[in-house]
Amino acid sequence: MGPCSSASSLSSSTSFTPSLFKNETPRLSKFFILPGKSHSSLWVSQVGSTTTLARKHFQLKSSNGHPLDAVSSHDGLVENPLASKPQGEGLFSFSEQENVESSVSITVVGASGDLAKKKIFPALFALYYEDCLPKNFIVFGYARTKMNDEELRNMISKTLTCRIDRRENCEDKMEQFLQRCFYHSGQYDSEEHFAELDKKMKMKEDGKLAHRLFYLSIPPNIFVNVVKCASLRASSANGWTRVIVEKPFGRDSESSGELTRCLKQYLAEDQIFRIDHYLGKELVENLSVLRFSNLVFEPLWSRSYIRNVQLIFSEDFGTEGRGGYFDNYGIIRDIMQNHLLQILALFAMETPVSLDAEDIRNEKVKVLRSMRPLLLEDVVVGQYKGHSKGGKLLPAYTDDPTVPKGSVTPTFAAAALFIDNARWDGVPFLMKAGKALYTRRAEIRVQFRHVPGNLYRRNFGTDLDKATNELVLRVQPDEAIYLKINNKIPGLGMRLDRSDLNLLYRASSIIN
Ligand SMILES: NC(=O)C1=CN([C@@H]2O[C@H](COP(=O)(O)OP(=O)(O)OC[C@H]3O[C@@H](n4cnc5c(N)ncnc54)[C@H](OP(=O)(O)O)[C@@H]3O)[C@@H](O)[C@H]2O)C=CC1
Ligand SMILES: O=C1O[C@H](COP(=O)(O)O)[C@@H](O)[C@H](O)[C@H]1O
Repeated sequence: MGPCSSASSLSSSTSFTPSLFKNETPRLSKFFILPGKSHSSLWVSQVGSTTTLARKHFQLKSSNGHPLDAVSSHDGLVENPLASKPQGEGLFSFSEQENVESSVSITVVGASGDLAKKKIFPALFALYYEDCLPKNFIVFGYARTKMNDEELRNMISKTLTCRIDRRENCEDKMEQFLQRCFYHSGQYDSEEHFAELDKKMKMKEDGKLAHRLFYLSIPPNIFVNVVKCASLRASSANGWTRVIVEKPFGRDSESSGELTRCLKQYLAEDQIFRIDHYLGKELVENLSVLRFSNLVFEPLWSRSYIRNVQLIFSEDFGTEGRGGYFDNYGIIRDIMQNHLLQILALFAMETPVSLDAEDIRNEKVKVLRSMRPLLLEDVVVGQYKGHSKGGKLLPAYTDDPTVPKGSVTPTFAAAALFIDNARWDGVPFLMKAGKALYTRRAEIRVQFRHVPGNLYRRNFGTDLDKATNELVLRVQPDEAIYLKINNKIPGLGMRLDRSDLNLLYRASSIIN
C-alpha cells in the first residue's frame, strides 16, 4: 500500500484523505465527521471509488434516518452556486474531462491562525512530500492580516519540518512547496475580496480544469460568511468546489442545525467535509485494530471486565492569543464534544458489519444515542490562573488580551459519562480536558476490575487498585500502547511487581 492510500504517515497532523483531491463524489469514511440532526450524531466521510457507485449505494443519513444528501430545488433553498459539477454533465463531459489537464487550488481561510500554522500547512507539505497532492496544485492563504506572498512563505517555512526520519531532499522539496504558496488578504464577509481571490486563482490555474478546495481554519461564527462569499465569487467555473469545515460545528444542537441549514444554501452535502483531526492520529486509528484484530482484547471489552475508561487531554500551554475563538466555546466544545467523544464512540461501539465507513459510523451513532444525558453533578469545571513553571511566570486565562475581561469560560473540565447499553451499563467513561496544565498529553486509560478472590491479595496489601490491570493508549506525545500487569520479581521469595508490556511506537520499525 503506497503512502497516499492512508493518512497514517501524517499522524501528528491534520489528516486529509488524499482522495479528497480526486475527481470523485465524496462518500463516507473515517477522516471527516458529519454531524447530523443532533449534536451527538457524528459522522465520517471519504471519497468513493466511482461516482455512480457512490451515488447509488451511499446516502448520508442523520441519526433519525433522514437523508442528509445534497439539497435539491425541492428543499426550497436558494439555487446552490457551489454545487459540484457532476461528472458527465456540466462544461465537460466525463470523457472530455479525462483529456483536460486539471489543477487543484487549496485556499486556507484563516491562514494567519494557529491551526493553519501548526497543522494545515505542515500537513499539506507532508502530502506534497509523499507525492499525495495532484500534479498541478496551488495553495492560497486568505486572512485579514496584511501579508504578501513572501511573508506568507516565510511564516509557513518556520512551521514545516521533515517530521518522518531519514527524509531526503527535504530542503529542496520545501522550497518547491513554498513556491506554490500565495497569499491574498481580505475580509471574511467581503464578496469583493473573494472576487479578487478568484482572479488571482484563475491566473494560476491557467485555463486548466480547475478544482477548488476551501479549508475553513477560522472561528465557526464566520463559516457561513466565508462560504457565502466563496460560493458566489470564487467557486470553480468548471471543476468541483469543496469545503473543509473545522470543529466545533456549532455550539449546540440548534446552532449546529442552523449552521447546516445555512451552509446548504450555498453547498451541497457532498461538498462539505467536516473534519476531526483526532481521527487521523496514529493511536486513534490503531484503537480499532487493537481491539478487533487481537482475540485477547475483544472478550474483555465490556462491563464484565472493565471498571472505568479514562479519556484524558491536557495541554501545557494556554490560549496564547486564541481567546477570540476559544472564549466563545470553552474546553467542553473545543475538545470534549468532538475529539474525546469521537474516541469514546470508537472505543465503545459494537463490532461493525464491515470496515466500510458507513458501517463504522452507524455503530458509533448507536453508542452516542445510548448515552445518558450528562448531569451537572457529574461535571467539574475550572479556569487556569497565573502560575509559575520552571521559574517562568505564566499568565492567567483572563490575562490573555484576546480574552474578554472577567470571562468565566472553562478551560478545564472533567465529566463522568455513562452508556446505558448492555455492554457498558454502569461503567464510567471519565473525560478530562484542560489547557495550561502541567503536561501535554492525550491518553486513553482502561482500568480493569480486580481479580476476584486474588490469591496474591496479601502481596498487594489493602490497596487492590495497585493490582488492577491497566491498558494505556498514549495518543501523544511518544505514542505508545502498554498494559500494566502483575508479575513475580525474579529470585527467591514471592515479591510481586507491576510491569508494562510495552509497544513504544518510537522503537517500532514500522514507523521508519
Ligand atoms: N488550533 C488548533 O490546534 C485547532 C483548531 N481547530 C479549529 O480551527 C478553527 C480555527 O482555530 P485557530 O486557528 O486555533 O483559531 P485562531 O484564533 O488562530 O483564528 C484563526 C484566524 O481567524 C481570524 N480570526 C480570529 N478571531 C476572529 C474573529 N473573532 N473574527 C474574525 N476573524 C477572526 C484570524 O485571522 P486574521 O485576523 O488574520 O483574519 C486568525 O488568525 C476553530 O474552529 C478551531 O476549533 C481545530 C483543530 C485544532
Ligand atoms: O481542536 C483543537 O485541538 C488542539 C490540540 O490538537 P493537538 O493535535 O495538538 O493535540 C487544541 O490546542 C485546540 O485548542 C483545539 O481547537
